[in-house]
Amino acid sequence: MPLLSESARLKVLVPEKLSPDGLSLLRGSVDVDERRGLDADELLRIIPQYDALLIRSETKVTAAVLQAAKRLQVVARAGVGVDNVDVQEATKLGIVVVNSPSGNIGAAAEHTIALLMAMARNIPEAHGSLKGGKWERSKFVGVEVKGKTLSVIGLGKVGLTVARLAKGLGMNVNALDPYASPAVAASASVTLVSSLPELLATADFLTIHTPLIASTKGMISTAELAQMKQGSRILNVARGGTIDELALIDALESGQLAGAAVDVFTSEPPAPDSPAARLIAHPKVVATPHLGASTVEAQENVSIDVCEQVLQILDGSLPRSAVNAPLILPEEYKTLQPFVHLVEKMGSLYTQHYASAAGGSMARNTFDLIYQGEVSNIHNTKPLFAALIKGLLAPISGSEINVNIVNAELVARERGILVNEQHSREMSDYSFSSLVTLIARPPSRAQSRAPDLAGSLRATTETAADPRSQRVISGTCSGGQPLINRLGRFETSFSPEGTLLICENYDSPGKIGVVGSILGREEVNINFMTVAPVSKRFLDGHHVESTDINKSARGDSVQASGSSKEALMILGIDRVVDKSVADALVKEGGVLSATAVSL
Ligand SMILES: NC(=O)C1=CN([C@@H]2O[C@H](COP(=O)(O)OP(=O)(O)OC[C@H]3O[C@@H](n4cnc5c(N)ncnc54)[C@H](O)[C@@H]3O)[C@@H](O)[C@H]2O)C=CC1
Ligand SMILES: O=C(O)C(=O)COP(=O)(O)O
Repeated sequence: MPLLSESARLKVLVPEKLSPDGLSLLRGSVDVDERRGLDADELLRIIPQYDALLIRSETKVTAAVLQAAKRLQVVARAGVGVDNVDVQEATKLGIVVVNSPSGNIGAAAEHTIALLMAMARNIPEAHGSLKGGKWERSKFVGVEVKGKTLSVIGLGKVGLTVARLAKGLGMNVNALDPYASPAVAASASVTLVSSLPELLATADFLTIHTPLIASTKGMISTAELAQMKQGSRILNVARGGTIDELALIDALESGQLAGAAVDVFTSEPPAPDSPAARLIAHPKVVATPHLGASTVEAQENVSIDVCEQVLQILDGSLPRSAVNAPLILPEEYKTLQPFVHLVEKMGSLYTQHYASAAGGSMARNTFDLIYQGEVSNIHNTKPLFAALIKGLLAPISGSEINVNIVNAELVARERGILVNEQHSREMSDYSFSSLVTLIARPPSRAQSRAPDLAGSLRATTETAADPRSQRVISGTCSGGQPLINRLGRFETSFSPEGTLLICENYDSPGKIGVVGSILGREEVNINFMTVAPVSKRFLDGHHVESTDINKSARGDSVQASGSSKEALMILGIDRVVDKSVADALVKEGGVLSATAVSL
């Protein structure tokens, strides 16, 4: 119901500097309070009066702020990163969070190039020396960038723009990004590499353009810096915390790195004596105070973008860039919601178990999404498609991922993800009333085949030639809750919730005990465990066979073909673990592979 026409004027709080171009759009219909320099306590005290909050990177929108807000409908971030907003709490409270995903891309990319050149030619130091009355020429001999290699981590919107600009400077550009589209990379003449060591070894300059999320926090530390060429240089215009600041200082001190250019820090503004403050003071560092988005043009763009969205939300319509927008309309909610939840979990499981674990393999960005049984009667599958894209991308994009029914197709296209949706009323003789199957295929075959169910079954049969390479996940909803019943060639039954360790192993006596004792040593509690055997019918390429599924649901063993005693051990654990725990299970526990996934 439109709210802007109601008699009481709605109130918008703006605690940071926002361009007036957007704010003037708001002033016609709502009261705008610009209150710069509010401290955390003042924000908590006054937030109950406001219907919308407009911020940039300085305001910390914590759970406490959101809970104190009595009538807040929207938090609008005039920029990209929403790591200063507790998006999960906002979602819980039904507060929409919007951002401006493209308004400042050009500004951030140009700032990166400005820092690259400033660092290569010692411009800040030379400028300071000359202004100080000196004429020092030999002290400030620089290096050229032409012909050098720029290595980019995160080939998203900013990373790709930086890459294109660097090509214009005559640089060779390599990039690492598990979800970059190979076609988009090729169109920008960027070479995609598949591992971080490969990227680091080739870099004369390394630049980071990822969000700050669990997988990117501290991704460049002592070990990674040691893999770079001696005398190489590094840039960070993304987020403080992706590079370990103390490790960076050490690498500059030892001469391993010749320089660093940094716009973003772990504490902003840097606390005195903090690692960020020490980094800024280092003579080999060119530093700017988070200026990546600070151009007149970018600030106009992002301000207009988010103010328009605030008006849309206050008027009861769907915003174009909601970070946490509802995926479904209320009338469709009951039927669709359990499957939306299931498909999002399947996408997230795919990325964490298959794509990320394989070092970010980009080989499979083409998916069949097959609806069988009752779920095949759903005609509006847009929410399911959007849920899949969101699930696939969220583990690598963090909470700022913006996928909803409005933009899912665009996001998928930008990332080069192809999805063939197929409906089949036939369930063979499965005992579930609905089944959703996700099959990832290498792009070449997908592109040459028509997207029909028969095609997808053929794909399963074809990949069955090498069952180890099958990337198939099937799931259903039982009592409204998602349940995964197939992972690759393994037949299973587990709820995709919480943190799971998925270990592939030879089913031999004592294995569970060894794994249990390694986890005990790491102070990880096991909440539940299930063993999933290889299913003969998956090896044979047959999709369904009711007797086997019944057996599996009862927990009986389904005998693997031939002599294979491989099985999947799925452990539900009580906390998020880092990669070292999965590595220890392989090295010390003798399991064939282990991945930790958070669902
Ligand atoms: N300094 C500043 O003022 C500004 C900073 N930014 C920051 O720049 C960053 C990038 O922004 P956009 O390009 O707009 O985001 P984006 O979402 O378009 O791109 C991020 C890319 O990082 C990739 N990625 C995620 N995890 C990865 C990993 N572990 N390894 C390799 N790649 C990974 C994703 O696949 C994606 O392609 C964000 O953190 C944003 O907040 C953006 C604008 C201004
Ligand atoms: O858009 C982003 O992610 C930025 O980092 C820009 O931050 P700012 O709006 O300049 O505080």
